[in-house]
Amino acid sequence: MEDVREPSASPCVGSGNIGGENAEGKVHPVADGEHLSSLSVSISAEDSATLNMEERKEGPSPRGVLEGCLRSVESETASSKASTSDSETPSNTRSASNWHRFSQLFKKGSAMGLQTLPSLGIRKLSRSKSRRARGSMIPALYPSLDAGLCLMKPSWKAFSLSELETATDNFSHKNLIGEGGYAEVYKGQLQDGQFVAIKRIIRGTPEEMTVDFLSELGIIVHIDHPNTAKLVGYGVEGGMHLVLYLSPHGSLASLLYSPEKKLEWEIRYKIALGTAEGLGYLHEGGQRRIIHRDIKASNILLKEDFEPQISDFGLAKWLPEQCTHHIVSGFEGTFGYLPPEYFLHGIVDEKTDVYAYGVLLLELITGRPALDSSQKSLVMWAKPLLINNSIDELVDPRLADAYDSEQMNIVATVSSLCLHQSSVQRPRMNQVVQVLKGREDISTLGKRYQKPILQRTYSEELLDAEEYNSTKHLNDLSRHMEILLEI
Ligand SMILES: Nc1ncnc2c1ncn2[C@@H]1O[C@H](COP(=O)(O)OP(=O)(O)OP(=O)(O)O)[C@@H](O)[C@H]1O
Repeated sequence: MEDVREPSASPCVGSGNIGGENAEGKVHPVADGEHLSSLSVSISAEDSATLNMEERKEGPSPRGVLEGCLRSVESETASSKASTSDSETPSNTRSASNWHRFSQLFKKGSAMGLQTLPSLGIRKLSRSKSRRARGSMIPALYPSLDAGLCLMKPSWKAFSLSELETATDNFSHKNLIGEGGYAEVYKGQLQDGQFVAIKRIIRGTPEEMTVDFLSELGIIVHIDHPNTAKLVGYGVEGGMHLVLYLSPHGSLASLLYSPEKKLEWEIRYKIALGTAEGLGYLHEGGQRRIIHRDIKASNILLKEDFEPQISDFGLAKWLPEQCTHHIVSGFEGTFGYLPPEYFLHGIVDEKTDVYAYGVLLLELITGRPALDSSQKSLVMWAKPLLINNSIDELVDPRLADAYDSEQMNIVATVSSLCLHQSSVQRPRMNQVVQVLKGREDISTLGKRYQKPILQRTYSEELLDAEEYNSTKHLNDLSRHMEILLEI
């Protein structure tokens, strides 16, 4: 089986995250040890020892993208000096050396500027708690961070606070177009007339905000695909801001769940395909395997022509080639989109995104959210209908008969495969792309994934060892939700 990775390859073990949960049903850890240590915060000897220990066992941590990136770029830069490989483009080399210089500046800057941050005890606060302190903890940013950031990608513009205020009419409420767990997003117009979305990170402790901001930049600087969000620039005066190209239709969630709007089937299909292409690129298209870890309708933005763009890389993770998967010990991500191996063992790999994509397809088919207002899971409701092939009962009533039934069957079958309880029996995103483009038959893909699996993943072994079945998975899903949402 081509998608199965060697079970003997080692997992990358994550640090113990202490999760919190916010109003959107999203659970996040606080900043992890690796990052805190990398920021040279003034800490006790005991804390420092703990952090060093975590740093040693940690692969690229959920919040450690930046440092991981810096380390890798440093080593890539070193190896590129020794090699004359054709694959190293001049721009890659430039970007690598910029990262190196940025790393030096950032380390210097962080050592100077973050001395005043609260002690490590604060990392035990959940995001939901720190959220109550919104607005009160915007850190004073150190000038060298700004100097370092402009080295990351010279085409990114550094915006002053007054430029951002002018663009958004002083962050006027009328320009507020989105709100997430960490940030408010404002529509803005730059001096040259260009419309942008300005994401202002406002929630969390100073460390969390810095880590969110740098994590997202650390991923965005390395990706370039028509189906991933693009950055115009950033601003670090008076808070942390990402300046993104504006997606005029907002997010898929804002369109799909609006009672006034009806999203045509052709557009839904286009969104399904584009999102699959974007994910296929993240998983297999670049130098590194990138796991997004927070695929959901509100993180799929829609361009003028409804081409989808995967956004919000705050939780994204790089997975080294030699690791089968990564293990985290706290919950991160969004309820309604998390696969069973994640609930049980904290296992993160490409199939984490594949499962979330399966949920997204269900949302496109049904027009229902992953979790409804009473926290009922869409997967729990839809799985029996998928198993019985009762597609008519699944389809969004707003579509009536206005859809291509062959496409609908394909999307329903792909969703079913992606939602397989066993991660190894979920397809790879690039295989999904082939099916949605009509280049591979859905029945061939279905058969391939229903064959007995000879090579098994670590998560498969664990799930089987516990005789984990789909009923138990569904029970676990509701149990976890009940506990964490305190129902
Ligand atoms: N480039 C953009 N164009 C238009 N709207 C956007 C853009 N970026 C973000 N938004 C809107 O703002 C919302 C919140 O953005 P985003 O998901 O990046 O914030 P967040 O705080 O990281 O959220 P999360 O809780 O998912 O982590 C999105 O769902 C979307 O509606």
